[in-house]
Amino acid sequence: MGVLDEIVAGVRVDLAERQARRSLDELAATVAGLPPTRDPMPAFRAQGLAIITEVKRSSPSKGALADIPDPATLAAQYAAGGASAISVLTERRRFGGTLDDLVAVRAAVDVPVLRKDFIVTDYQLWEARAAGADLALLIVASLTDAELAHLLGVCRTLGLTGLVEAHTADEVRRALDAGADLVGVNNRDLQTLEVDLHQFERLVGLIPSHVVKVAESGILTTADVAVVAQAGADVILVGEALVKHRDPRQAVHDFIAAGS
Ligand SMILES: O=P(O)(O)OC[C@@H](O)[C@@H](O)c1c[nH]c2ccccc12
Repeated sequence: MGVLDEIVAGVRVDLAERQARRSLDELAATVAGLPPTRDPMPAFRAQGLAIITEVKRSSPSKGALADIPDPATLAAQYAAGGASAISVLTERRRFGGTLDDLVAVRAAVDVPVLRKDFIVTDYQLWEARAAGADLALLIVASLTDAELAHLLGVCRTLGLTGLVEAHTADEVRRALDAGADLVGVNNRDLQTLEVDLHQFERLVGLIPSHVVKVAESGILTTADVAVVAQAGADVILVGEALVKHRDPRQAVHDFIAAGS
């Protein structure tokens, strides 16, 4: 069993507990009272490099990354630096996140917010929407073709933008076949946790021009930003480098400048 399978197994246990406490009907009632979601696609498609900045406390590869007592404050700094969207890790066991972090971030910023988790059921998408998410991550490696197509459909119904994540050529093909119009190439292999910044470059040519391309993971410096931007990234997704930076607002600003 690879790391991804282990994480998903833990996610399913936590999910069953939450489902026992709160029914899908209750979530649906909450969702029915919400304003529409924020659409990230215009900013992603605009001229210049866009950045999704991540609130990430720890990771399976590196352990604790940063003490983030107040995710809302960090998110406000990201937004002030020019982030087009903010990703919030909501997985508890390996990443130290919760849906409460997402609620706090959503209230603190005007930009769209991504639920970054290991989504394998409809319930998690309803939960994401109820907590205020505007986007949801779908990881191709943890889903069958039928599940991926189904969950993308649920995203559309809920007004969520699906970010469909691939790491191999076959996964990119599967993302496109499912109808994704926002595709992320994760430079990190979630089964081994190995990072290769050049994975984005290798796969980006498989993605047609009308699809928005996101380069994810392992982007640590402005030189790294330039590498993926020159390879054709419309958007970059950055966590570690920003949560560890002493001035996240400035770091976001510098990353955008390096890619434009
Ligand atoms: O911290 P980094 O290397 O900048 O990576 C951010 C983001 O890409 C990474 O957290 C990520 C990408 N895809 C994921 C799927 C699940 C959990 C985490 C991720």
